[in-house]
Amino acid sequence: MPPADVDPLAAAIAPPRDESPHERQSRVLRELAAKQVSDDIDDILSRERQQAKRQPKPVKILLLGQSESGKSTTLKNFQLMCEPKAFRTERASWRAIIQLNVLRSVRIILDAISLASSSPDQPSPRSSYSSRDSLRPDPDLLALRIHLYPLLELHDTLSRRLATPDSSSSSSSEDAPTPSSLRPPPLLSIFRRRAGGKELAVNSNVAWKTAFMRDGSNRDSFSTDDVVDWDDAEDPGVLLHERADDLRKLWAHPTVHAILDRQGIRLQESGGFFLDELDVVTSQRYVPTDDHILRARLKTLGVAEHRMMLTDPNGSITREFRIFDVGGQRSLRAKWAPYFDDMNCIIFLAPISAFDQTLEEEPEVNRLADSVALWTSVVSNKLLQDTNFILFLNKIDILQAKLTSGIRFADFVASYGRRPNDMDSTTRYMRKQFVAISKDASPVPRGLYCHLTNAVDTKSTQYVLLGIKDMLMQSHLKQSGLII
Ligand SMILES: Nc1nc2c(ncn2[C@@H]2O[C@H](COP(=O)(O)OP(=O)(O)OP(=O)(O)O)[C@@H](O)[C@H]2O)c(=O)[nH]1
Ligand SMILES: [Mg+2]
Repeated sequence: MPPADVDPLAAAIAPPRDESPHERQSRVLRELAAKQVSDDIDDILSRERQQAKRQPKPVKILLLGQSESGKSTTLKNFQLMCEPKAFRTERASWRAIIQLNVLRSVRIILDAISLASSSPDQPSPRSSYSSRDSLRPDPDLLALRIHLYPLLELHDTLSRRLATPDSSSSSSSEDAPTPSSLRPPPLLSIFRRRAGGKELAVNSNVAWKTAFMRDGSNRDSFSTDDVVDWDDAEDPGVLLHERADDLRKLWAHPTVHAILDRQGIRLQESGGFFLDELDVVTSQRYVPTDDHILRARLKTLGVAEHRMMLTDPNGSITREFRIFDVGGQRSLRAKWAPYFDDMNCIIFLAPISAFDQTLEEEPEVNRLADSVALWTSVVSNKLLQDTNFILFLNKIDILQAKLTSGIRFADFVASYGRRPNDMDSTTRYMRKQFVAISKDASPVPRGLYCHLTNAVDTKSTQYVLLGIKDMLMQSHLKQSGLII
């Protein structure tokens, strides 16, 4: 034990007692050099702090809504509108996701066939097929199933290729992410294979995109030829092209549609549905169009922050926009709150076509009821009382298709009563409900912009987004005192 009056720290850093003059000189030189490095670092940090103070604050937009509401699709529209070149350099990566989407549809169909051949016919309540019809697969269909089995393996291989090495063991993809102010832009990408061949998810929209770029390719290249390795024998496109005929036969087979219908599976209304375009997506040198990229489905797990520089309507002032895209699944919603602070705008997406569907994560919860509950909790949040709210009643194209096919809105929303089962009346009803909740539940009175959207229709969505961008830019410039 040192005596009480001896400072242990001073003793630890004191020069050695038996130091020679030569040793002393080199120690002093070393200390001077270390101090110089430390002073330089302080200088850099101080200059960076000053610069950050001078730069205008970025405009921050948070995309909220349940899973599959269209948040990531809205972000893609922003990118396509504001950074079309950068968006298009990612075609090669989206090509892989679309192939994965096709393979997932095949898996769902083959699983449904297996179920139909093994279990007694159990019609779903929505099935239009009579329960007396037997839907056991015929020998042709069973042969097709065997032929297509290699595609299931390809599905797994492709998923693994997209995954980072720790994806199977780590739980980090579902850990709470840190707000952007405390961390660098996202780099980590983790895909997850859900139990039972369920959907894959990614926790960043950045790093996974490099997984399918050719080694050494020019990332800024506009041409997909530069980033896809067409000679790669393991490219998923090779097997997909080889089995294209079987895929077409499978999707054209009437028993397949009857089986899916009987089991209540409606692939056409799900995200990432490409089976009606098999000729294109299985072609030898398939390159996705913008439309395909918007329709590709990849579930978000964490929070992806996307930064872009945008100019005001006169083209004279540029501001940084930061758009935050979160995972909408129930288990991920607790992680939204750290992002509520300091947001300029929230775009809330409610997929109103989902009135007859339930949540994947909680099959007893109606999806429209979940959107309404989520909207209520977001608009009543005190942290968000000064934030601009924009509501997208999304997926109106699917709503239209459902109503036209005879699905009755009132069968799922009893309060709708005897109103007409058409677009105009149902959308007006839902808009009224959402606006009323905002009025009643907001801690302070606020304006609300509400749009009926189809996020996979680039033209109409970008028109709406352009208006939002200009509105936010104006109010930001006013706040900064740059315009009055
Ligand atoms: N037909 C149609 N499809 C849409 C629309 N909006 C989004 N989709 C599709 O629905 C799927 C789900 O959309 P996402 O944008 O991935 O949903 P998300 O809200 O990001 O979902 P999570 O990441 O799970 O929270 C995608 O395949 C989209 O292409 C729409 O208005 N109409
Ligand atoms: Mg998403």
